Amino acid sequence: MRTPADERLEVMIGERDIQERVAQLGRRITLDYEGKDLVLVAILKGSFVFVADLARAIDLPVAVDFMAVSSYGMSTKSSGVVRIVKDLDYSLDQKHVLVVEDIVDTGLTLNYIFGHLKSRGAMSVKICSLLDKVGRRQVAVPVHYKGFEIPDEFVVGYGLDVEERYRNLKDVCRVVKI
Ligand SMILES: O=P(O)(O)OC[C@H]1O[C@H](OP(=O)(O)OP(=O)(O)O)[C@H](O)[C@@H]1O
Ligand SMILES: Nc1nc2[nH]cnc2c(=O)[nH]1
Repeated sequence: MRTPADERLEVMIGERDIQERVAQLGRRITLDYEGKDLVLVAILKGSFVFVADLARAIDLPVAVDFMAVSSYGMSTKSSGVVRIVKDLDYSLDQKHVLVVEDIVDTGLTLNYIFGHLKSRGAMSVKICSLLDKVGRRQVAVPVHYKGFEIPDEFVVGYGLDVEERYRNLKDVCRVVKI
């Protein structure tokens, strides 16, 4: 992909590895949720690419719903207080929920979402994240289905952005300033 003159992209996880892992996750989730009413709850915006591929790798008639959250201001970002900017369209009553994220970093976002969704009548709530920066965790969250553990480096692509750019990359990449 064309980049600004002062930066280049370095592939951390290539498209083929991502697709292979997503297919494996899809097979596991298909086995685990057979006969259950499953809804994938994707957290916008970063998870839009992952959930599109994951949903098609699951051989069950899943529902897909979306939620968007934002931290309450920069100064309180580390407090883990999260505001729901876009709520789900459908009730979770009698549903099994799989939260789909692109990345878990400090864990603050998912910690809030996990607790919140558990209080909304779902039969079960589990988490699936493509990437996990384990070394950055501030609060423990159970990542039941995980694509890749990655080191503490800023990455873009496959849904992840820097200032809204690069979400459409097929690979997960580092941005290197030249
Ligand atoms: O574990 P945490 O430290 O809470 O970080 C993880 C969150 O950060 C990213 O979202 P971001 O705020 O970049 O929004 P976006 O998905 O809209 O790009 C990612 O999609 C997670 O939601
Ligand atoms: N785009 C992007 N968002 C993040 N949020 C937490 N870690 C990351 C990262 O490495 N890249």
